[in-house]
Amino acid sequence: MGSGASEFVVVANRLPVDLETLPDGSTRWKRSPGGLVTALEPILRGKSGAWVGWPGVADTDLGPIVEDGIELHPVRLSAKEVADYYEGFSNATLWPLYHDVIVKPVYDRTWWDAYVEVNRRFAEATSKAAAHGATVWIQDYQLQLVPKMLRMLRPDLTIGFFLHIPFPPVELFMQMPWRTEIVEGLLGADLIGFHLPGGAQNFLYLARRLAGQPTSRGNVGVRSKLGVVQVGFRNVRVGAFPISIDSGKLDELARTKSVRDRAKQLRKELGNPQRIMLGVDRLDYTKGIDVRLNAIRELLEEGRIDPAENIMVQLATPSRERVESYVQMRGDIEKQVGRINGEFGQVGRPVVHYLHRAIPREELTAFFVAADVMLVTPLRDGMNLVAKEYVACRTDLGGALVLSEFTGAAAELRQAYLTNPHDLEDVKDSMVEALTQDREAGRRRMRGLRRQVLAHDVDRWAKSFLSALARDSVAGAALLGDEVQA
Ligand SMILES: O=P(O)(O)OC[C@H]1O[C@H](O[C@H]2O[C@H](CO)[C@@H](O)[C@H](O)[C@H]2O)[C@H](O)[C@@H](O)[C@@H]1O
Ligand SMILES: Cc1cn([C@@H]2O[C@H](COP(=O)(O)OP(=O)(O)O)[C@@H](O)[C@H]2O)c(=O)[nH]c1=O
Repeated sequence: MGSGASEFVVVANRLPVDLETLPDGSTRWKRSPGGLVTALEPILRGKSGAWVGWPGVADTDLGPIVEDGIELHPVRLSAKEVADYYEGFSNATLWPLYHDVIVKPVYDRTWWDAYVEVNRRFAEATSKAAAHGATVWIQDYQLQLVPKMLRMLRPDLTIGFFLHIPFPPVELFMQMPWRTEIVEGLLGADLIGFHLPGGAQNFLYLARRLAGQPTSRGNVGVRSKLGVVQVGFRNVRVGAFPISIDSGKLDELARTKSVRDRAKQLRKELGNPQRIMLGVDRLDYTKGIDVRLNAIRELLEEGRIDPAENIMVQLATPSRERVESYVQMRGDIEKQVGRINGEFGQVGRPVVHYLHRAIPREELTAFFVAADVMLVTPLRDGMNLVAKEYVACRTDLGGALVLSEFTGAAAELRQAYLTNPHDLEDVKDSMVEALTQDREAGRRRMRGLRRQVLAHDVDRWAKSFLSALARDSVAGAALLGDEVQA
């Protein structure tokens, strides 16, 4: 297989933009949903590299194109592959399994076959895009077989892999019928990154147990003390690199007059309530949107919050709309919203304002600036960039963050109102605490949160991963002083 021209290649299921067909039949590119794109787009633009990914629609043949300064290499998926590889194996098998089986994973052999086939196509497309000796950074659970496949095609490449979702506990991962293939697929990389040390440690255990490879035994640190798996003559390193956002840029945007004016206007449009609570999520069952709605309904029923003074805005981007569990969840959430408004709203004054569409960046920033309490209540979430974005936007030190302990972000944002989303009383108490916080105490919390988010931005995330990847694997392991044991 011949090599391409790019010295740095990002490989992800989706391109940073989706191809959209308009009613008149013309097409345009629009930003893809989710935090992976939010995080990686600024990094790649700064490095003038290439991005290999799916353009978001089936059966589309496109050659390489340059969009907004990034060279895009679209990978074609047929409608059947979208159903079997993306909606099926990626989002009805791996996604629920890796998110603590909140819904039951489906194990289907034809989906697995499609996953293998599509991973092979991504490996081939990457091989064509990457220059000799290039660095390739593969992203996420949809592409766990690509590291091994790509190494076989192109042993000259330096290969990194980053998992954006939680890596599950061993007992859950062992359910997976193709567990050994997945672990061996990942071991094709030189460096495997997770958000948290726990994920890295789960992986090390599985590399010993399933792939039979000797590994280091010491604890993995955050951006330090990498673990090592010995695969023949290669050392595969394993580490924790918590992802972040372009916090400086968001801080700047939140300070602009247009955003501040829009925040004031939003408040007015919402009827100038005393307190605005905000939820911002892809419409996903992992995000605990139902949890916060249940909490609000019970607080209203118990008279602990006044519907005339406290309102909630829930912004929900459509997501994976043909996967059965998502269809069902959307119905449940919309029923909950209707029930709360039916029981506690007034004509022209709903308690919950619900938008089911993607909100553009600047408008979203105005919502963050306007919101008194940000509700982030996932049952499980790899990181949750929204929590960090809210903090970056609170340049006035105002606002309060209610944050689930089951997000990756909770490991860093310790001054948030941390809550257990499985304990409804705890969620309700945290919400009331946040709604009624003393102004000075709130400012102290927000100052601490902002210090963390502004110092640990997405640039630092990418640099820490890529500089660990650049270190020679044998020398790197020795430098880190981590012993390799069978
Ligand atoms: O591509 P989709 O199926 O529409 O899904 C969107 C993305 O969702 C997931 O995002 C994760 O990555 C974030 C950044 O690391 C992280 O903060 C969040 O906790 C994760 O859920 C998914 O992992 C991506 O692959 C999708 O593109
Ligand atoms: C609802 C909504 C969100 N965004 C942006 O999307 C990402 C979401 O990232 P996060 O890590 O929190 O979670 P997932 O990756 O989706 O699992 C964040 O950057 C939001 O600002 C958006 O741009 N527009 C929206 O309507």
